[in-house]
Amino acid sequence: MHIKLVVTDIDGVWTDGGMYYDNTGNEFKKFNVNDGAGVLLLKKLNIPICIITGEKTEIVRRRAEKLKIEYLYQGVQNKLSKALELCQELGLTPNEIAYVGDDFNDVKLLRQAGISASPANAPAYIQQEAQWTLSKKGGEGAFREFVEKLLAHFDLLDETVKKVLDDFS
Ligand SMILES: O=C(O)[C@@]1(O)C[C@@H](O)[C@@H](O)[C@@H]([C@H](O)COP(=O)(O)O)O1
Ligand SMILES: [Mg+2]
Repeated sequence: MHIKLVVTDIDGVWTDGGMYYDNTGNEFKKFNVNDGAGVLLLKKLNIPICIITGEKTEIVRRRAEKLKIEYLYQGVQNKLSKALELCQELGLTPNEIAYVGDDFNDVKLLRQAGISASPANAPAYIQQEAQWTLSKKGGEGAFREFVEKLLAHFDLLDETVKKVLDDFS
């Protein structure tokens, strides 16, 4: 397949968009273990993953570290510029990246990526900007669905799942 890098948004894709605040300055997000398996499928194919989020939290740093996500950019205002910078560093064209995002700050990148998707909970006017609309909402395993759909699109899903199953056998 021509996709060499998978780039993803966080809030509203890996989460349901919820940002839990307590009275003492703590903030919480809830992730879905299903998305971790999406990362596993891409690792099996040696396709690196890049997180680009407008937020900046220790929460996402820890999640990315746990899943050994190759590239993490937080507090990003212009996601397209950041993705293009990384493309240049890696010698890729935007057509070689797949992107999933859910809101206004994702639109420029959704338009430029070779393959793009938004989750089921994204507003209709954002979904219109992406090639695929996922059946899952953010926080419900939307990233894993995106990865599976991507691999299925290039007829790589069955063999990749089989390899991962073998690893666990
Ligand atoms: O409601 C928010 O907190 C907000 O809207 C504020 C924006 O300035 C921006 O930080 C946005 C954030 O980009 C969402 O995070 P992402 O979806 O992972 O990029 O969150
Ligand atoms: Mg988002």
